[in-house]
Parts: sequence; structure tokens; C-alpha cells
Amino acid sequence: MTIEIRPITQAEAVEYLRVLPYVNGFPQEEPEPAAWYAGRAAWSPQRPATAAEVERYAEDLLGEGFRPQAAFVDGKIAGGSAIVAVELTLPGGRQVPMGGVTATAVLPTYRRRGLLRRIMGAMLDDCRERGEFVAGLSASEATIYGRYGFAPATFADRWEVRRTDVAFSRPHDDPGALELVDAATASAVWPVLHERARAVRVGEISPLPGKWSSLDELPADGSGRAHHLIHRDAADEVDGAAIFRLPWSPDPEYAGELQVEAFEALTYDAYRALWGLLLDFDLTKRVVAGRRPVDEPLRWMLTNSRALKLTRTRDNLWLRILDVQRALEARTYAATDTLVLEIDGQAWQLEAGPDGAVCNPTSQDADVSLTVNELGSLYLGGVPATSFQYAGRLQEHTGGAVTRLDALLRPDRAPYNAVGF
Ligand SMILES: CC(=O)SCCNC(=O)CCNC(=O)[C@H](O)C(C)(C)COP(=O)(O)OP(=O)(O)OC[C@H]1O[C@@H](n2cnc3c(N)ncnc32)[C@H](O)[C@@H]1OP(=O)(O)O
Repeated sequence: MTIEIRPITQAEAVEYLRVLPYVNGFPQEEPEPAAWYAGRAAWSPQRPATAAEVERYAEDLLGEGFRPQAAFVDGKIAGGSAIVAVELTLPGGRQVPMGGVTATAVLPTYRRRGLLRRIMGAMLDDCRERGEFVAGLSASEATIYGRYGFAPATFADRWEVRRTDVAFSRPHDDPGALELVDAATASAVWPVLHERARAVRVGEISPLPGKWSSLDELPADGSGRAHHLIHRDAADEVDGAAIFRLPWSPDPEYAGELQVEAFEALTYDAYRALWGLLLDFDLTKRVVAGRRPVDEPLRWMLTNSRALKLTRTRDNLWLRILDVQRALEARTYAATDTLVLEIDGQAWQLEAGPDGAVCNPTSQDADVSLTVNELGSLYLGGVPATSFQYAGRLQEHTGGAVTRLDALLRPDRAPYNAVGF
């Protein structure tokens, strides 16, 4: 058996696509609105792709920024994955290139023979060669990617609220206005809003090409057509938007549900006004929102903070730090301090402050030791170092060093990515 790992050619694109899981559907996916997926799936998870769809998709597969690698076993593709070029927003606002791992699959008859390990090795080498010092992914299963150094860095909540339980604790005199718009208008609004949001949102990702180009498509899961709501400020600038669906259900339990598929607000007024309308929509009983930030302010706007019921918290973006020095120098910090961090046996002196950091290898004794996995979770401030300390995954060698590390990494808001790849 010969195994070769290499990028695919255009002529191999159809064969490559046939390996991917969505050609067969995602049997393990929970049924839920499109919002919780990391972007628009090429095909509905419930339905295998047709041969014609595979052909069509293969045509522009190798477009700019998509770098597939495949495992050829005796000349035939048995597994594949790809890197998409995206940008990640760091604390301090830098938007750095990130290798986004996606579309990973190995044919069932070739699994557990190390094909993914070899593909991943080739992809991460490729990222390093291109100067991407961080790679990211969203994981189908939490047990797969830790062994390659990835760890959860952002998280997302799904919550629901009964309309009859909603009462805002303060009235809102909106200086702006809400408007229902068509899909074409929404398609023009979303990229601009997202661009402004990601400039200041730690953990946010640049959108893949075409992300908002087909907002009028009817999803195959029966969740109904998308409704588009926007908010304009007093100067008539759009500062918020929401996409929601009103699916019909034969089951009285699920009838009257308003599903929030996407939500973006740049200002308090937009945030308050959009939720004000969505949470009090005539003829609905319940609002469900997914892929929401874990520090959702809405709860604190309601007289009954228990009305908003959390139904799921899930890891969202996983990160793999590929170059410790560059990664730690690329972000800013919430305090000024100097610490020696031992990461996978190598000690680094981190002189960090609100304007950035200098990080160099050192032979000094470490204040804290950890692995690249913990670093991936700590990097955006999504998990406190103290949690890893109590979990026995991070060792403190100097009293108080873990608390000092947390003071450096502490985020203003929980890192969050509203879009995926
Ligand atoms: C970012 C994304 O694209 S998420 C989508 C991921 N794809 C899927 O979930 C589709 C279904 N699964 C698959 O196609 C395959 O199981 C893959 C791609 C996840 C793994 O491919 P394989 O070639 O079998 O992995 P490989 O043999 O290299 O395994 C490497 C290690 O991971 C382990 N491993 C692989 N998959 C899993 C899993 N699902 N759960 C737990 N451990 C796993 C293996 O046991 C092995 O462990 P070891 O290093 O201790 O020996």
C-alpha cells in the first residue's frame, strides 16, 4: 500500500469531494436551524449531494484561498481536508491571517490508519510556510483535534425564551428605526456590518466569499423563508440587522417559534430595538437563538433574568498556535507584567502590556508551564488560566503567577465569532 499526501489538482476535484462527509449527509447533526452551522453548508445535512451538485461544486473548488490536501492510497483519494485563508481578530484589534481547517474526512474503510494525522501535518506545515502563525477549526467531535494541538478558544450559546416571559426592565426610546427589507438589501448590509463588528470583536473571523450572497434561498430543512430586519441610527446609517425564520410545525410544542438565524448590532440602540421586536413578534410563542455569545447582554435587560433559558453551550472556534513568539507578540494585554511561560518544554519570556508584547526564548526558570493546547484556549481569553490550574493541566512555579497571567489575558468581552468557515 502506497500513501501519498499532496494538494489535489482540478482534475481530482470531483474525486476529492466524494470523500467529504456532506456528500453522505451528517447523520450525527442535531436538527436545528441553519444558524448553528459554521456558515452555509454546500448541501443540506439531511440530503446527500447529487452527482450534478458535486460536479458543479468541483468547478470552482480550487478558487483563491482554498487549499485542499488529500491522502492518496494506491493512487486513489481515501481522505482529505483543506485550509481556507481567513483572518482572525486578536485582542488589540489586529486581524491576522489564520489557516482555517475545514472539510475533513477519511473514507470509513480507511479510518484509524493515520491518514488524518499525515494530512494535518502537511496542512500545518503549509500554514507555517505561508506565515500563518495560528490555525483554527470548528470540530465535529471534541475528541479528534486535541492531539494535533488544537483547543477550544471561543464558545457559543443557544438559548430560548417564551414570549409571555419577556419584559424589558427599562423602556427604550429608540432614536433610530427598524425596517423589514428584502434579501437583496440584506445581502448588501451584512458584509458592511460584519466588517465593522469584526474590527473590534476578539475571535471574529473574516467571512468566506459569497457568505451573504444567497440569503433568499429556501433551506431544505423546512424552516421557511428568511425574514430580514435592519436597524438604522438617527443619521440613517445601518447599525444592526437580524435574520429570522418562522417555520411551521405540525407539533403544537414547536408551533409559533421564531428562530433567530443571525444577529448583529453595533450599538446599544440597535441591540435593544432588534431584540425588542424579535421577542414580541405577533403570533409567536417562543424565540430560539443559537451561536450567541456566552456573555449575551440581553439577559440583563429583562426583569426576569431566568426567562432566557440556556439550552446549549458549545465550543465554537478551536485554535492551534503554530508560532508561540509571533502569536504572543501579535496581541495586546490587559495589564503590564513580565512572566516566563514554559510551553511544551521551551521557556519564553513574555514582557506584555496594553500596547503589545515582546516574547523571546529564555533559559530562565518558568513561572507557569503548559502545553500548546492550553495556550490555544488561553490565547483570546476564552478560558481562564486558573481553570486549567485547577484542572491540573497548567503548573504554577511562582506563587501568584497564574493570577498574573489571567490579569494579562483578561478579555473585555468573551471572545466570539458570529461567522465560521
Ligand atoms: C474541522 C472539520 O473538518 S470537522 C469534520 C471532521 N470529519 C468528520 O467528523 C467525518 C467523520 N470522520 C472521519 O472522516 C475520520 O474519522 C476523521 C477524519 C475524523 C479521522 O480520520 P482518520 O484517518 O481515521 O484519523 P487518524 O487515523 O489519523 O487518527 C489519528 C488519531 O485520532 C484518533 N481519532 C480519529 N478520529 C477520531 C474520533 N472521531 N474520535 C476519537 N479519536 C479519533 C485516532 O484513534 C488516532 O489516535 P492516535 O493518534 O492515538 O493513534
